[in-house]
Amino acid sequence: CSVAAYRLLLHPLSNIPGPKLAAITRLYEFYFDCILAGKFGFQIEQLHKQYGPIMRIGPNEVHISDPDHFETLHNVTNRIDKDQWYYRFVGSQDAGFGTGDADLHRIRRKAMNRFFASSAISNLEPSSREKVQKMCRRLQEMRKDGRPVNLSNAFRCLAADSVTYYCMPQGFNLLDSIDFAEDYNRQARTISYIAVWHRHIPIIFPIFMRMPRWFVKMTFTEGGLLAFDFQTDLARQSASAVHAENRSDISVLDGIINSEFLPESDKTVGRITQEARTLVGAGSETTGSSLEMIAYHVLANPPVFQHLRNELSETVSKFGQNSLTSYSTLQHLPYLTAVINEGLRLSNSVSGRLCRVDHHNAQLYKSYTLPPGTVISMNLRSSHTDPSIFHDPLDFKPDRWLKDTESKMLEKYFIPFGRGSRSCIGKSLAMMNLYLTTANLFFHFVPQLYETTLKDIEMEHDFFAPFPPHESKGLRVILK
Ligand code: HEM
Repeated sequence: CSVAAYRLLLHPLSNIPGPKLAAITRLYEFYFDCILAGKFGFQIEQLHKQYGPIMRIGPNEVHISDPDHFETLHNVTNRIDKDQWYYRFVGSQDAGFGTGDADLHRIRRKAMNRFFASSAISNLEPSSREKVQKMCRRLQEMRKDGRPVNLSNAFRCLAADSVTYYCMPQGFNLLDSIDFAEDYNRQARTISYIAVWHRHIPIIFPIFMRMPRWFVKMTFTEGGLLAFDFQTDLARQSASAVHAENRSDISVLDGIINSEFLPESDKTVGRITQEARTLVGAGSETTGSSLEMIAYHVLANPPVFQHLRNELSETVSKFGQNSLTSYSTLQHLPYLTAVINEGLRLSNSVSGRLCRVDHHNAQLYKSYTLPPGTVISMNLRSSHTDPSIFHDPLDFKPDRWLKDTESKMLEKYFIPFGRGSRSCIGKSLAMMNLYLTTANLFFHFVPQLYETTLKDIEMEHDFFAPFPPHESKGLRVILK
């Protein structure tokens, strides 16, 4: 009772509006995220309508919904940390992604930077091209059968193969699996839900990983068993990379282990497994769900599909068929770019709030002073769906990116990869895959939606990444 009274009446954040229960206890968040399965983000959205742009959503956390404030908080000069409590959800607080301390993060990120610089990603273009062509070959075979094809799974296989081929000593080769790795995609959902629980009860992940496989098989769903096998494989690959006698410098993971910037204490099997887990997790679901959103809206809007196809056909007649596999050509196609931007805006592939904390200085928001140590969170969705910036924000309208002056203004608020020192390291790789895949899919195929509505791909559960309703079968099409 005294803790509750202190938090409500005497705590430095007691003047910030918000639900009283959330100010008293984290159990408020626990209820929405764990019991209701990924609903806290939706609740925050509702609460902002009642309490305004800043509100207290935890004993020591405020959430701000104000697109103009995003860059103030997330910029390269701000020496601001990630909140350790929040980011422990993936069990990877020592990976670059989950590292709290800004200075330590800088060193860990430096060990990976050279792999994700634009020049390194250009060298990766033949490999990305080869994967997109492989996916298209598989789709061509399936077209002959006339049966529905699950594009949600196909896109996630492509993204996972791309990121594991580059980051891990051995790629996953999911594009070779008969059903586009239905299993792999199911496990991503399970592991993300476990991760949300782990945030509140941080022994869940280690207990899960220490269980004997037969026990997991007996007690968990099939998705749980697949998640277990997948995590075990990541740990096995990381261990063999750390212990390898003749290590190459080809994969990102090998590069991290060889890095001169990192102390030996950062090269343990445990930490390298954490890097592997977050790189693969951050790289596959995000690119997969962005492609899914792009493809759904293009197919659900025939004039958009026609406009895109015309642009691609003109490009092929002007520069030849190879232009479809040239990233530098595709990047300059205005309509393709507009379609991809609009898909990234609506997919919000990182749906969870981004929690930051300044341990050294007070932060200001309007008339409020947030003392050092306050967790300040914001999400990407509130910028991307603000009707005063993006008119008819829930509609897929590539044309909004075609008007020069409007598009310049929109770019300021377009933040699918975050901003500042903690922004996405894999942006260039992701963009290359989005361009190559979208162009080739819509040039070579005329897919028709099959028993798929927006409900099948829209976020119903926010596990940091967005997931549709459990019963959704994903984006399915008949290929013509
Ligand atoms: C469309 C695809 C993608 C989107 C929308 C996306 C978005 C984001 C966002 C918003 C963040 C910031 C998260 C935070 O502040 O907590 C982030 C971080 C990160 N992303 Fe991505 N991402 C994508 C693809 C990728 C790919 C392909 C990789 C490659 C492996 C990757 C690796 C990472 C890593 C390692 C971080 C942590 C960066 C750090 O803290 O230094 N992402 N991403």
